[in-house]
Parts: sequence; structure tokens; C-alpha cells
Amino acid sequence: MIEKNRIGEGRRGGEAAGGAAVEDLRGMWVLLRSGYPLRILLPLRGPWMGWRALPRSLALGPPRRRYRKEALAALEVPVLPVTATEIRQYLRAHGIPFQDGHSCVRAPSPFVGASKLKDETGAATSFSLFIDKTTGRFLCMTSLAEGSWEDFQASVEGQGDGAREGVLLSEAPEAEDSEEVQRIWDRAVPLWELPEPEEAQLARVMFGLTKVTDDTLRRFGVRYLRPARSLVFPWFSPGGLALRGLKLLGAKGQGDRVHYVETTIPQPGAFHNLFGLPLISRRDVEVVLTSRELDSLALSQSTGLPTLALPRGTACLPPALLPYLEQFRRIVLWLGDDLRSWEAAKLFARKLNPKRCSLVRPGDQQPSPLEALNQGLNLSRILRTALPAWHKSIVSFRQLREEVLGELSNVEQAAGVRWSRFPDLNRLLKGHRKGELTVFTGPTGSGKTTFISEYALDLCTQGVNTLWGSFEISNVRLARVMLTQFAVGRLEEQLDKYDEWADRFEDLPLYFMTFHGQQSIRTVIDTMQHAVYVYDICHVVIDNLQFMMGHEQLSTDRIAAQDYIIGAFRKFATDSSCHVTLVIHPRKEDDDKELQTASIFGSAKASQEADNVLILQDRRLVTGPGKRYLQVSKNRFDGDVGVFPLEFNKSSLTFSIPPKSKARLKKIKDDNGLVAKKPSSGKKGAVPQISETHSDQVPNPNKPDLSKPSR
Ligand SMILES: Nc1ncnc2c1ncn2[C@@H]1O[C@H](COP(=O)(O)OP(=O)(O)OP(=O)(O)O)[C@@H](O)[C@H]1O
Repeated sequence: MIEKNRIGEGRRGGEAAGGAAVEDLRGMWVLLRSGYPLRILLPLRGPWMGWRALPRSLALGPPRRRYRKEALAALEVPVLPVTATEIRQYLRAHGIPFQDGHSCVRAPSPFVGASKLKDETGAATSFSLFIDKTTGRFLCMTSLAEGSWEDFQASVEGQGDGAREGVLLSEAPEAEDSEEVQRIWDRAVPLWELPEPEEAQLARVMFGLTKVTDDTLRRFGVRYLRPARSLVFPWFSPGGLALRGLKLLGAKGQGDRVHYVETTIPQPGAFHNLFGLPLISRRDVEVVLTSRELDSLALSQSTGLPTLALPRGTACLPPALLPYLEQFRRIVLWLGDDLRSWEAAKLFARKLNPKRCSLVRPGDQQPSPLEALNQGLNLSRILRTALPAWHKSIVSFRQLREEVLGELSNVEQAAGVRWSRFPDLNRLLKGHRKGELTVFTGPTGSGKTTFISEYALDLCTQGVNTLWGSFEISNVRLARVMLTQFAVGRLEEQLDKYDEWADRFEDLPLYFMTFHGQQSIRTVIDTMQHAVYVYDICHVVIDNLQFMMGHEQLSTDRIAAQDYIIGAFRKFATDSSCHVTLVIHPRKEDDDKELQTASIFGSAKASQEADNVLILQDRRLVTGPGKRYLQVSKNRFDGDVGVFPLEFNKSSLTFSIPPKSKARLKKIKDDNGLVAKKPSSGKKGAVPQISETHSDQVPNPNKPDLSKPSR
């Protein structure tokens, strides 16, 4: 298990690109409208909402933190991401030569001085500008200038000083980070230089490095920091000259398991980096991507192939790294030994262009590279079994059989991420899976938003990258509800704890669309697609569908409009391998009637297309204030449906069952809308086809585990 610590903040600053409709928590409070194509946002510490944008001239002082943030063209009119065709057309129209690459378009960089352009290696230097085909974001590999598509256009058209802006913002990490990086690097020593041989041996055992040679460690520049008992992995700038960042990997023994803790300096968003870059030659056309530095060491040693480790493992592949991978005609992804790694590999292959990617499937005989080395397996042979990521629309069972076996032998993981606050949901739905569509409904004002906020937060704290589309309530209000649920208590009464919770909250992989009110489904889906590409989003929450209805041309026929929208979300979920949770209002029902699947507004399309249907019930069954029931009335994964009580806690705004209450889960055999009138007893009023199981598992209002050290 790897826990990630992050030194510093501002992790995602600067990652946003053309999809101006997505923001992370920092961007939520601040929108700087200056004439500059790139902006610096400074958070000013203070009470909630106390973040302000500073004029650029003032922003260059010595702030505690500095963020880069994309220009938001307008808060509610998002800029649509540029397409590859538009990029090509633009370059042609301006007489700029270009080469079409795998995920980027390469062109001569306007950010390199003419003298540099003429020098040495011709095309490699002169075509040093990489423009991401999906976002339009550019990176000049020679000057390290970077920016958005609009910045590039501005510099081509001679408006503003796009080049300098870019250079300024892509400069090396802040001074304090650089000093820290250098200080740690200087104190760290190669393992073989440790004074006590026992200490070196212990470190090798803890990190599983007994079979990794000193020569391998030397080539990759791995050191050991004695006071922190951590390995230190360096990140060098392209060209391998300057030390730009470090990852520290600590190991603690826990029984017979080892618990790893990662710390990165600077924070991962400030400098996108690949471990192993200096060892890559310009002529290399094949590379193996791993999710851990240790795996890259093992691979390089036993196969001699070029290998790179992703900075944030299977969590994401930031598009900013794509230019560094453009030179490879073949990329093998060997990310780990579990289903999550497999899912991540498939997702990353889409970004890299699946036609050049092959994936190593996790399995008994195919563990992670380091484990394979330690088990004496032949890593080259495993690499030869890698499956092409690309296949046509028609597949035979032969191509699927390994995938089916993978699911059968990893039943737990195939069931998805389990909720930590809602054990009864796990018992019914088994987990939260990618590529599914969940439809959620409940009476007006029953607490749908409040519940779905906690349900999504729970998953997000477990590393499910989440995008919220809250069209009804503002992002600030939603974030306030979420933060209260995260802290499991009212922060109004403990403002001194605010910063501590907000810091931890900021570290969640959580993003918000900036839409409010009616939106067109096309714009929303474009934004979702963009977020999947840029932030590797795995869960999108849409609250609620009615906000896309008014916008459609089809609005004369509301039912047809809704069906169309549901179809679009269904397709997105499947195509993007992303879970979509869609809140839909119910049709008007009699007040004393239970809601059923058929109560969802519109035709039967919503429940037909959905993999899961959840209903927040607050009629009849109400036995006390705040009490609600959650009914799972459709579950395509394994058919288990049922109902369980939710106890609302007004101060923490949580629905997770309080520790003392005995949760009762009722499984229902079929979906005819019948639920028990008195779930507490199984005595009078219970419906015969309900079988009752008692849960003695006490839910855990989880303390989020994405801990972060204070600086
Ligand atoms: N079980 C509950 N008991 C009492 N109050 C609740 C309960 N659940 C939520 N609330 C409160 O009710 C208010 C409305 O909740 P929420 O916005 O989540 O409802 P909703 O179903 O999403 O509403 P709408 O139908 O307008 O979309 C909030 O102030 C919330 O804190």
C-alpha cells in the first residue's frame, strides 16, 4: 500500500487547459480577469472565501504559495477545447510547418531564439514545440515555455508576449522548493556509501531491492536519506542537467507487510516529471512505463530497455508529460499487479494513442516488475506477452478470455471501490465501478444533494478522481457541505481547525464544473471529456439532469429531450470508462406513495439505461426526524437490490449510520417498488418477499487517509 504525502500545495495549478469549465478547489474562489494570457493566483489565508486575486505586478513577491491557473474566458461561457483539425488548420493558415505526432502536433518553436534554431541537430531542435492535440496546450522542449492554445495564438499573432509569459511560468520550482530539493539531495547518500553495512542491507530488504545492483542505483541516481529512512529519487529537467524535484519513499514495517509513504518536492502539480528521463536517448523508439520508480529500476536492470516511471503512479497521467513520450513508436505499460493498475493502463493508453501501446496484464505470473525480479521471473518474456491496447470494434472471445479471467480471479477488485461510510451500499452494489451509469432520485428537498455529496466524497477520499457538475447550488455551497461532511462536524464552531481541514480537503482529487443554471448537454459532455483527459476523472456527478433540459432544441418534447440526454451520458460513461451519477427529479407522485423506479421523471429510458438506480425514500417509512431510507432498486452488476436506513446528522450533514445504531439491510427479491413499512422489526407490515439480514458492521465515518505533513 502506498500512501501519498505532498509537500506544498497548489498541486493541480497549471494543469487545466482549454476546458475552462473545470476548476479545482483553488480555482473555485478566484477568477482573475486581467489582460494576461497566463495568470498567477495568490491565495490569501483567511476565513472561508478569503482568497483573492492579486494584480500581476504584486504577485511576484515572496508568497507562501504560488499558483498558476488557466485563464477562464468567462465564468459561465466556457471555451470549448480546440480540436486537432483546428490546430492543423490554424498552423497551415499561418504558414507554420508541422509534423503530426501521436498525441501532439510538433512545430518550430517561436520561443527559441533564432541562433538556437540554426544550431546542431536540425529538426529535433527546430520542431521543439509540442501542441497537445486534445487541449491545444503547448510546451517548448528547448526553452520550456508552456501555455494554452490561446497563448500560442497570441504569440503567433504578435499580441502580448506569450513567450515570456510562458517561460516565466514554467520556470524552475519556487526558490524555497529548490533550496529544499538541493538540501535533501546533498544530505542523501548512495546506499553503498552508508557507513553501516547493516543499515544498507536493512534498507534493501525494506524496499525489496536485494536483487537490484549498485550499478542500477547509480545509473538512476538513487540515494538514501538516513534521517528519514527514505530512498530519494531525483527528477531532472529534460536534458538531465538540472535537478528539478525529488520523490522520497519511506518504508515502515507493519507486521509482515511494508507500508510505503511517498513525499514529493515540489508538489506534483508544480513540475511534471518522469523518473529516468536522463537515461533516454533521442534515438530510443520504445519505452516501458511503470507506476513506481522501483519497478523502473528492476525493468532496466533485467531487460536493458529504456524505462520511465510516472510521477503519480496509477492516479493520473498529466497531459503535460505527453510531449516527453512523443518520440516513442511503442510504449509498453506495466503499471502493477492489480485490477486498478490494469484499468489505469487502459485509460492512459487512450491518451498516448492506443495504436502504439501494449499493456502487461496483471496476473499470478505477471506481478509488478520489482516483484517479478525478486521472484526470479523472466521480465523480457513477460514484456513479450503484453497485449496491444488497440483492437477493432469486433473482438473474439480469444481476445477477451484473459480479461474475463482477470475479473474472475480478482472478484473483489472487479466489484469496484467500496464505500467506507456506507457498508450497506457495499453489500448491495458491491462497489463503485468505472463505466457505469447510476441514476439517483428522491422527493424534492429530501436531501438528494446532501446524500450524493457524501457518497461521492467517500469515494474521492479513496482516490477516485471526481468531477462535480452542480447546476443548482453553487460550488462554494456544495464545497462547504462537503467540507463539513469531510470533517464530520460543524466547522463554524471550530474555525481554528479550518485551515487544517481545508488543507487536507484541498488534496483530494476533486474538481468542479463552473456551470450554474441551464446548460447544453453538448457543452457539459465536452467538459467532462476534457476533464477525463486532463485529470483522469473516474466519477462524474451531475446534479441534476433537469438543468440540461431547457437548453435543448428538443425542449418542446421534454420526454424526448430527457431520453436524448440520458443516452448521451450513457455513451459517455461507456466510452470514457467513467462512472456517471445522475440526479433526476421524480415525477409528481402522491405524497404518501413510495417512489419506485417508474417514478423517475420521463420515459423508462433512465432506468433502462442505468446500471444502478438509487432512490432516497422519505415517505411512510419515516419513523423520526431526519430519517431516510436508501433503496437500491436496480443493480445490473449482480442483481442484489434492497433498502437500508440512513440517519441524518444535522451538524455534520452526514447520512452515514452513526456508530451506535444497528444497521438493517433489507434485500428485496424483485423490483416492484415494495419496501417494508416497518423495517425495524420484521413484525407487522413487513412485506413477505423481503428477507432480512442484520448488519453488525459499524460504519466508520472515515477519517480521510490522504494525510499530508505540515510544513
Ligand atoms: N434527512 C434530512 N433531514 C433533515 N434535513 C435534511 C435531511 N437531508 C438533508 N437535509 C437538509 O435539507 C436541505 C435540502 O437538502 P438537499 O439540497 O440535499 O435536498 P435535495 O433533495 O437535493 O433538494 P432538491 O429537490 O431541491 O434538489 C439541506 O439544508 C439539508 O441540510
